[in-house]
Amino acid sequence: MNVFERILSSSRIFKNRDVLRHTYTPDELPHRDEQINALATILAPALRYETPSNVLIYGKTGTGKTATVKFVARQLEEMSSKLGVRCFIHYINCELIDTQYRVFASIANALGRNIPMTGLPTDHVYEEMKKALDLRRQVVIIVLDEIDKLVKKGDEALYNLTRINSELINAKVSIIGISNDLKFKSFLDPRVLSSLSEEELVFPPYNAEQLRDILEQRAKLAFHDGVLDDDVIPFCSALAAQEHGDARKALDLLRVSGEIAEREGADRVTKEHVKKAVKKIESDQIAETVRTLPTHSKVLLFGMIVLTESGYRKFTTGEVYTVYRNLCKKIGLDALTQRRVSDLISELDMLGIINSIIISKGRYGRTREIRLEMPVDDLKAVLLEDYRLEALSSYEKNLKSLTTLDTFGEA
Ligand SMILES: Nc1ncnc2c1ncn2[C@@H]1O[C@H](COP(=O)(O)OP(=O)(O)OP(=O)(O)O)[C@@H](O)[C@H]1O
Repeated sequence: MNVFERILSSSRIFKNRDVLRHTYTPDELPHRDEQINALATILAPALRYETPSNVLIYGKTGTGKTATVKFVARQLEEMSSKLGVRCFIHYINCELIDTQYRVFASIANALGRNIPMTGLPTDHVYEEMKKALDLRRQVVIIVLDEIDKLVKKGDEALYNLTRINSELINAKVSIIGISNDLKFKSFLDPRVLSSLSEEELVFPPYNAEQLRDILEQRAKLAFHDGVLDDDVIPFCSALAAQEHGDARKALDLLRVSGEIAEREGADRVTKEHVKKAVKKIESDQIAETVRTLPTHSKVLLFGMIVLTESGYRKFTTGEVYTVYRNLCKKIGLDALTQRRVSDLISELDMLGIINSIIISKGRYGRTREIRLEMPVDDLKAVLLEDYRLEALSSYEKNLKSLTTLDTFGEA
């Protein structure tokens, strides 16, 4: 038997894991009927070659905004082809396509042009997009997901898109903006805002029962029959409901629980697997935060690893500072002052990467007691991904010498 065939056929847990991924759009969206109907009513004029109103959609993460828009878009395209009406929906994720140039190029390319993603004058790309749009009688709906990311660089793109209908003869354009950040409205020119928000839809968070229905529906497709213990779905739903009713979080929990069960060679997914999944997801999130820290904070954390591996379960700012200074020397970095380092330690605490408490030492003043919140090996692996810290990996064996602290008395 082919080795991959064996691996692929060996999952006793998953029937189809992809169903639990974010990219999957389910055939039904429980508890979103109201939003689906509202959006469909707004977009329906497209089927008569009329311009649908622009819509802004808000709601916290994982409340089904993207899934609902994609669901309605699919149905609209189905209906338009049945009716022989040209209706085209173009989806743009503004986290990736975050400039006016790239938005225009993406629209033009979706309509058959071949515009490079950089290099031309923006005016030219705008003209190309306009020509591509106006080539035929059609309604084009542009979905700008995470629209706040686009606005960060100015509202010119939105200004131009919301005015484009006055320059078109054949085509009609309307815009759906999606965001989980309400603040972005304040960055918009009032004319752009009023044009974009002709309609507004709000997506409320899901409660535990609603999340349960969502998970049940997906679990049927994702898992083999009977492999989930009865309390697994209610537990995942309750946990995700506590955290602002996020369906993505609930689905992630379910998927990671299944993956852990599979890795352990278990036949069933249990509540214990969900508890492990909670820990794994948390530690993955912290790892992601660590990756984006400034170099000095990373060196500081490496210093804390050195101390932990040398047998310290907790340490003071002074102790961390000494090791940090030694490490900076090793990698050719100018060390920051102890005061600045103290600020960085507070930041790491706020991010949940370390835990620090201020304790009073009586007449010796106060000091901080610091400990790492993340498993040392995981943290070290993430830190050593940074090429600037690479040199430290070869010092690993020699770590103890770095903790020969001249300021150890300072507590
Ligand atoms: N009512 C629902 N029924 C089934 N699945 C759902 C439902 N709502 C959300 N989901 C699923 O939850 C995940 C997150 O949903 P979605 O991406 O639509 O959230 P969002 O509100 O757009 O979040 P974000 O603002 O973070 O992009 C997706 O996998 C989606 O399929």
